[in-house]
Amino acid sequence: MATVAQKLSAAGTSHALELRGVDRMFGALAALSDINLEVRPGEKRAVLGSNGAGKTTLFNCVTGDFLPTSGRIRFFGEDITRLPAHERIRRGLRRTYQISLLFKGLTVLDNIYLACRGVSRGRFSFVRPRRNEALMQSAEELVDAVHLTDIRDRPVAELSYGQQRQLEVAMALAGAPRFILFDEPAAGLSPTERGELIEILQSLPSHVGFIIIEHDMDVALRVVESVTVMHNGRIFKEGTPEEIENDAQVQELYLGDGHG
Ligand SMILES: Nc1ncnc2c1ncn2[C@@H]1O[C@H](COP(=O)(O)OP(=O)(O)OP(=O)(O)O)[C@@H](O)[C@H]1O
Repeated sequence: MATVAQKLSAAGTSHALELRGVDRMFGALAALSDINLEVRPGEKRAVLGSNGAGKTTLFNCVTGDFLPTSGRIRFFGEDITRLPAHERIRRGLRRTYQISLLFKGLTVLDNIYLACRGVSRGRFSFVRPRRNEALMQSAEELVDAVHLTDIRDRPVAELSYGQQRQLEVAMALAGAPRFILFDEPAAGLSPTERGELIEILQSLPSHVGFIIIEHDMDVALRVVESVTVMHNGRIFKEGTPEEIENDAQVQELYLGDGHG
C-alpha cells in the first residue's frame, strides 16, 4: 500500500496544505494579501500576529467558511479553493472555533459520539447506539486521549471552561483527521488547564498536522516546530520557534506590544 508521502509525490506535491497568492478582501480592506504558505504532512505550526493580522480569515479561507478573493489552496495536492466546507471535512480537514459549539445538555461521550457520527459516511439515526458499535468505540478512545475519562458521563453544562475546551479538541479529532486548525484553544484557560492542553497537543498522532492560532506564546511555541508571523494581512516572518522568539523585528512587532 502506498504511503502518504508516495501518494503526495504521485500527486506532484509534498504538502498537506499549500496556499498560493491568496488574497481576501472585505470591501476595500485586504484581510489577506498574497499569502504563500506550505505545511508538510504531520507538521505542527503556529500562526501568530496581533489583532486584525488576518489569522482567523486565513482559517476561514482554508476551511471554506469564506472564499478567497483570489489565489489557490491545495490540500494534500488537491485544489480545494472552491470546495464547500463539508467536502473539505470529508477529506480530513478539521477546525475548532473561538466560540464553543458544544451540546451543553448532552454528556461528554455523547458530544464526541455525535462528532464521530457527523464526519462518518453512515446515515444518521436517532436510535441510541450500543456501546460496542465502532463509532462509540472511537468516541471512547477520544475521551481518553483528551483526559476526560473520569467525567465522560457528565453533562457538558457541568464541565469547567477548560474541560469544555479539551472536549472541543476531542471533537476535532473525530473521524481520523489529516489536518486540524486550532483557533486559540488556550484562550481563557487557567495555568493548570494550559499545561493539560499542551500535553494533549503534544501527544497527537505524528501524522496529524495542525496550525494553531494562539496568543499565549508559552502554549504556541511548546507544541509546534514552525511558526508563521502575520501582520496586516501579510506573512511577516517564518521560522522555528527559537528563531521567531529571538527575532528582533518580531519582538518589536508582536512580543513587545503587550499581548498576553
Ligand atoms: N466578515 C468580515 N467582514 C469585514 N471585515 C472583516 C471580516 N472578518 C474579518 N474582517 C477584518 O479583516 C481583518 C483581519 O481579521 P481577522 O479576524 O482575520 O484577524 P485576526 O488576526 O484573526 O485577529 P484576532 O486576533 O483579533 O482574532 C480585520 O481588520 C477584520 O476587521
